[in-house]
Amino acid sequence: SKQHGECYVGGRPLPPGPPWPRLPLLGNLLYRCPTTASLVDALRRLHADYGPVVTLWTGGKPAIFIAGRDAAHRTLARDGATFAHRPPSWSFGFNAHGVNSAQYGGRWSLLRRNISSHLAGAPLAGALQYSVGKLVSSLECAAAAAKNHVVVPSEMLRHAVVSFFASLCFGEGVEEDVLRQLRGVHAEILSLVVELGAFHLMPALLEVACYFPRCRKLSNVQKRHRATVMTLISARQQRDSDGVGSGRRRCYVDTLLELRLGDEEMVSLCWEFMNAAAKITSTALEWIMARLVLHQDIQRKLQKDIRGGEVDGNCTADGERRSPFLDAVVLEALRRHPPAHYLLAHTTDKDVYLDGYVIPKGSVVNYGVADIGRDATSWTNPVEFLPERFLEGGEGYGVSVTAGSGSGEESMKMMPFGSGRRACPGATVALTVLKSFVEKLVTRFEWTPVGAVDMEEKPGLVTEMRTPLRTCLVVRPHVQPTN
Ligand code: HEM
Repeated sequence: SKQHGECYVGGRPLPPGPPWPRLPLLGNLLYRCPTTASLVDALRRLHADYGPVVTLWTGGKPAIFIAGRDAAHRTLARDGATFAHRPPSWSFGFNAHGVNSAQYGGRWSLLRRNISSHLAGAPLAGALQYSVGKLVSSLECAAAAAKNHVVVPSEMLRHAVVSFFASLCFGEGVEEDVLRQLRGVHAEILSLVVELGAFHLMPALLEVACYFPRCRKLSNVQKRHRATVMTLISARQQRDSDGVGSGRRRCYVDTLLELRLGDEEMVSLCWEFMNAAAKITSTALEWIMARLVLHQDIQRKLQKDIRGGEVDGNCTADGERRSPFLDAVVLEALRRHPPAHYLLAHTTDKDVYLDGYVIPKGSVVNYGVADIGRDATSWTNPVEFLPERFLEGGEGYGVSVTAGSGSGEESMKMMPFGSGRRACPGATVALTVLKSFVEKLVTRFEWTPVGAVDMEEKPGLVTEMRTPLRTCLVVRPHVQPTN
């Protein structure tokens, strides 16, 4: 096999990589992959040439990409503590105090336990019903007003998901105009983020050079973000001191206030909560709906399965209806279209030996989430959309979405939420949200295609649909339209 033979640590070579010239301050990654989109293509070719673990260089640092289920399991799950570190971050102020950017240690552990227990205990049903209900009404209006009922629902889907997470974060009753303001500043901040920098794949010198001309804009929009979020936090604090809040549902901000964090920390954690949750979950939702538009047979089967559950009264202990096919559709969509094609950057606190190679301490380590979910050694016809594989007896039945340290590498067949200690703390809530939204959208409307459905991807920090979904929406005859 080809090998980039010059680099050894402790007598072992680094994982193989291309013999592209490695420039002193730049490395070799940027020169072939100046954008996230080109990185995805370059990595696909490199994995085909060099195998599931490859090395590129970002500045003087190795960036190691793992696209095999076995190597992913041995690092993230079996050697979890070693791989739970994050590279030190510049962050330019907007994400300085997040859980994701926290160094593996006491503060991370405290904040992570806080978000996890908030999400585990949050009563979701009321907020879900409200957001889904509003979404259904706006879709009904849009379809009624549109020629031939043709709508592009992405914006409405996004807004509903944001409004749901806003109520989890800031409490119920965030005004529509505040929500829009918040979405506006979020979008502005995201448009100023240098994506390769966010993946820690940009040499420090270049990252500074990229951010320098954006500095003023960024600091400006951050001030507006801070002002909006602080108003929401103060309102919550005020209600507490007025005693209005007793007995009400706790929101994420309440937990941050109880931890007595500083304003900067709270603003940063709210940014992370909204940002980690809303865009990625609504992107997943759009992929699912696109698949249901594309495969009318699957949509019909799903609708029947959900209605069957209603008729049989097939419920879980907490009264939720159970539709195994709905679970299967959501899992298959996350396997085939994971909204995060890579994890956030990991690093190690020591040299790690893997298959005769070394992953040196301090390297950037990342994982090909989409490659792992589409691996032909794990899945039959991996590019096909076949929810049935997740039903009892299928090859995906029982596969965990965040394979933990106790499970075998078999269960690493997909990792849309990452795996190990840094795995997404929002996975369970995200699955609940996706299922509730899809259930309501499919029982309320018939979703049919308008021309060809373009399933091409637009790679980025979150991989969205290149062309937003267009669909003809008709209210199903057996349900009463809302007013
Ligand atoms: C479909 C929806 C979602 C997907 C696909 C997703 C995926 C991910 C992925 C891939 C990571 C990186 C894991 C790693 O670096 O190893 C992550 C981290 C994280 N996610 Fe999610 N996520 C989703 C929803 C959510 C939600 C709803 C929340 C919170 C409300 C959330 C909060 C976080 C946080 C705080 C981290 C950082 C964890 C840490 O560094 O310890 N995510 N997520």
